[in-house]
Amino acid sequence: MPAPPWMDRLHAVADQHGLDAASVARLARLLEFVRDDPTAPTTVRDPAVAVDAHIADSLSALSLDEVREAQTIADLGAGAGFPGIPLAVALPAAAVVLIESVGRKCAFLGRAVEVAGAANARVACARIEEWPERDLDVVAVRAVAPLGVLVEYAAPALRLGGRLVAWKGRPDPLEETAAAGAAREVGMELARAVGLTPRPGADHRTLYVYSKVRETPAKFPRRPGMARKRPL
Ligand SMILES: C[S@@+](CC[C@H](N)C(=O)[O-])C[C@H]1O[C@@H](n2cnc3c(N)ncnc32)[C@H](O)[C@@H]1O
Repeated sequence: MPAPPWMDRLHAVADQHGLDAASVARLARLLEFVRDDPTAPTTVRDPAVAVDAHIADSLSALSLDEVREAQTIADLGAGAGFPGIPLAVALPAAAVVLIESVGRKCAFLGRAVEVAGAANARVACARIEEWPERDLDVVAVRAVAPLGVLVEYAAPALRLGGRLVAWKGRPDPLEETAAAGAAREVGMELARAVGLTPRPGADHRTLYVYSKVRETPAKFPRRPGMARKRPL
């Protein structure tokens, strides 16, 4: 049977990032699994769309040195596994943890990690506010909360100099201003905002990179839910 047309696009995306044939095969299996598993927690299931919406978008962070060089990465609010699983496939030397609070999504994630052969990825079924590990190099997060909440979520889990990388759409000055205040309180600071177009004609994408510049005060993390309920 001839390869479906989306495989051509997957090869092109993989070439852009220097991924080998084995990685392409893993990402293809992941796309097929998201298409075929009725419990996949995403509305974007068609591989012809998901190859860009999920794979190219997740891998776009490979343009950042701190992501390519990270030894430890947490995907906060991993959902169906994006951006964490494609990053784990692309960066086999990095240990990737997929943090997700909803049990049925964690079950899906466990199967997706196996299907993708991502031996360097594991699932942590927990809220980020209760997750105990520290000293991560990178927290990666797409579509979870406003930037001000994300800096509060990420700061306690990062090492000094570690980075939060947040996938956002067009820059939003109000969201940025709110996040600047929150970042100060938790020891984080905006390093840069990188504008990307994952492919011609696609939605605008901004990767916000925050750096942990000071120790986070011991009162963080606050109780589960507080960051959203009473933003800093
Ligand atoms: C809209 S989905 C995005 C999923 C994925 N990152 C993506 O972009 O396709 C947000 C996910 O974050 C999870 N989530 C939200 N707040 C969380 C928290 N405090 N700790 C852990 N997971 C959380 C939700 O359960 C949900 O699966």
